[in-house]
Amino acid sequence: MTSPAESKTDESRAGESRRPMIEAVGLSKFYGPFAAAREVDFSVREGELVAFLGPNGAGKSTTMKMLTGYIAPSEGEARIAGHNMMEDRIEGSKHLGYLPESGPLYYEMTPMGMLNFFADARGLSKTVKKDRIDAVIDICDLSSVVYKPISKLSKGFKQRVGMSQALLHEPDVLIMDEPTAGLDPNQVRGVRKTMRKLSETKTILLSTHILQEVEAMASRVVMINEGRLVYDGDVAGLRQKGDVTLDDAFHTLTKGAHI
Ligand SMILES: Nc1ncnc2c1ncn2[C@@H]1O[C@H](COP(=O)(O)OP(=O)(O)OP(=O)(O)O)[C@@H](O)[C@H]1O
Repeated sequence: MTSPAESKTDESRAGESRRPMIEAVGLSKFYGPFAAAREVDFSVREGELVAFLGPNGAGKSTTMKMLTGYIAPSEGEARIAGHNMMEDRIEGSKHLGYLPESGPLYYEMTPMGMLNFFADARGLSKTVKKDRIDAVIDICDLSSVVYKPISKLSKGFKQRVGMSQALLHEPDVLIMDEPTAGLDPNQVRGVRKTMRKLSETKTILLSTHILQEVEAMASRVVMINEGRLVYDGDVAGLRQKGDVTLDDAFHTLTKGAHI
């Protein structure tokens, strides 16, 4: 594994003074004898957009579910904005917007109906609710579809509706599990545009196995393979001796797993 120290740039060293907003501290998850994640350690500092890479089945979703407090780690600790997500989940969740792999969408509702529903569930007051719904519709470019049933929307719009829901309470940390999976190139462009806008003000961990996504969006990469961390550093440092492209680097670090 390339040591994080070897791949650090001046920029990443300067970033070390910012506080960690997402922390995986020795996170493991066992299903019987099988380890879906094993002693995963990394952190994402305020303002960073970090890509979480790995082949299918590497343990990305499992790690993200532990980070968000959705499942309990077998070992280790997950912290959001300094809050332990097992002991202090409510406080941590105030800072966190989570877009799971298959977002929580209510297909018979319209985006407007769903946003109202989630705003009420979160206890937003009437005025705050209107302001926040207007804001997320704007950020996620949903104005043309707010009154259409979610079931009738394209995949790209569905994904942006999922994002809008995750942004409703104005979280400063976003964890997104493969937000562009299964989208066509135009839809990918739309979702990336939204994410770029979000990255100006938020700390983001974004899982993907699309390497162009990493080059297009991220300042740093955390990579896992078979549940273990295999790389933590900047995009340039990902390429090891002999690797010409990011595809080569991915193949080297994951030993061509699941290919
Ligand atoms: N509830 C579970 N019980 C048993 N095994 C599980 C469970 N959840 C996940 N796994 C296994 O853990 C491993 C990691 O799965 P995970 O979904 O975290 O991978 P991933 O990197 O997100 O993959 P993908 O890119 O395909 O979404 C896989 O082998 C998966 O089958």
